[in-house]
Amino acid sequence: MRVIETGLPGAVIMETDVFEDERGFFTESYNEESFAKLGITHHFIQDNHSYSASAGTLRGLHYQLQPKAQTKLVRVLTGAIYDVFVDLRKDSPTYGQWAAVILTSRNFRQVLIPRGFAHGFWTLVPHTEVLYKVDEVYSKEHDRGILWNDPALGIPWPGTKPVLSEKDKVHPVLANAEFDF
Ligand SMILES: Cc1cn([C@H]2C[C@H](O)[C@@H](COP(=O)(O)OP(=O)(O)O[C@H]3O[C@H](C)C(=O)[C@H](O)[C@H]3O)O2)c(=O)[nH]c1=O
Repeated sequence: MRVIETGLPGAVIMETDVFEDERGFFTESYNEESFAKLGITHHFIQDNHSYSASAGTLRGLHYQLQPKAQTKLVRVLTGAIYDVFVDLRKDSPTYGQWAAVILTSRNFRQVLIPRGFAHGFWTLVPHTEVLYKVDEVYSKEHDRGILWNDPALGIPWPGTKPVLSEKDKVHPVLANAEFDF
């Protein structure tokens, strides 16, 4: 298993070992002990699974306020995503910076996104399913977002007209967002 730094402290890309044979493949997508050896010792308490029918669906950029902030361990079961995470931690040397990684069902990459980050993704193919672990439960009251195409972030999304939820059309830009990390 390999860990790849993203340049944003605490956010890392994991590549798990894959065993292929004539039937297909096997990989341990999560192993508490081997992940802990790489510093991932979070106590994940919830699995999230989303399906997006269309390519060009954008979910994000979301986060939960304290004390319901979540660490996320994100992977793709089917399809492919352009995954983006933004550092909202005021005392971080990379505050306001973002990083992106392409996760697919066949590159066996996952991304660990610490508490204090906004997260979102753009689906690159139809029928994309994303599965991610979180270490804090969902709380509608603490759910917040920043605008996906905030000019101050300048995220080079794969397109300009995504499929969006009504909620994701009206988030504030980073400069006007509420967060407490
Ligand atoms: C996140 C979540 C949502 N819900 C309910 C709330 C809504 O009735 C429905 C859809 O929620 P939402 O539109 O917020 O789903 P996404 O747009 O995929 O949100 C996710 O998008 C980005 C990629 C994230 O990183 C977050 O985990 C999450 O905010 O599921 C739950 O019941 N539990 C949950 O944990």
